[in-house]
Amino acid sequence: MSAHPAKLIIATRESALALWQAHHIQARLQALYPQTLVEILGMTTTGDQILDSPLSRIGGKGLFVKELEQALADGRADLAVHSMKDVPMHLPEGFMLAAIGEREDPHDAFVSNVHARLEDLPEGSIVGTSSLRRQSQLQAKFPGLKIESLRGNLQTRLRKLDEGQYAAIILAAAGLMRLGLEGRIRQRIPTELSIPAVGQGALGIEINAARTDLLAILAPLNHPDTAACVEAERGMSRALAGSCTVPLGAYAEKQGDQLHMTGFVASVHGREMLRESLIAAAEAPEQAGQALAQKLIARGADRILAALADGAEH
Ligand SMILES: NCc1[nH]cc(CCC(=O)O)c1CC(=O)O
Repeated sequence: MSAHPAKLIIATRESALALWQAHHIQARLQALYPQTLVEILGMTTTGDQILDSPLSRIGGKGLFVKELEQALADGRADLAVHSMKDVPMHLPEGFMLAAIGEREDPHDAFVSNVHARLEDLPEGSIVGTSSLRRQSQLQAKFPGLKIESLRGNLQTRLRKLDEGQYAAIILAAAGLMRLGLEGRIRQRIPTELSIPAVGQGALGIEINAARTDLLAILAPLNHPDTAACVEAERGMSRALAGSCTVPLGAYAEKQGDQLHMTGFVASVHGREMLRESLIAAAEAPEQAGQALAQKLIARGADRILAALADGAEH
């Protein structure tokens, strides 16, 4: 049992979802270390301020974590809580993930005030999402749907749906559940129709890599099975140089001592869609992810990624 620290400060973004996640980790730490003062430091990030351009155009996920990392670097905070989905594939030098928490619902959620299932949308329906991953998978399966951009925090996106701008929108089930909005979920979209984002549904705790004193303190928050799955998914994404500017997804589940993984890479409009699966030893998750990437590359993933880099389909 590690010594109780006198105080732990959690840096977080100030969206309702981020605050929920920070308070969740605060409560877990408080239960583990009743003598410790666990505080929240709320921060606004560049990503929160730029709400009108698709994420893929404004430089990606790093925008949501940079200010939090600054607070870790200069000692204003001890840990930062992130949705693993928003954590870049390569952390900047000097930072590390100390724990990955147990995964909640990893699925994408279909949200609509009219229709019960994605499959029920009539041709020509407008679906809101700004995720290239969601867009490419929707277009590949349902080429008659019209995809339109949808940004903002969860409440903003739901408001835009309720105002009637979209027939349906796609959100992460986990985010809705955390905010008590599970009732808005009409359908948990099966992974056959939408493979989730790498890390979707799991929380990660980032620290300053120099703070090795925190590792034992945070270790009880780590969920090894989730960590293996998320590391495998990130391994695939890294091997494909993935970021949120690339339509790709991966999902791993642990069964016994094996990982069952599925991943895809697509062109933006889903005209090309490569999907592969594998079963690999859970003790080497990063390698499992790399092996899945190799299967995709063998079928031409590199060519799709190179075309994306050229902006061929933008
Ligand atoms: N991109 C924002 C974001 N980051 C994490 C979640 C959901 C929670 C999670 O996946 O852990 C969401 C909202 C969404 O995609 O609907």
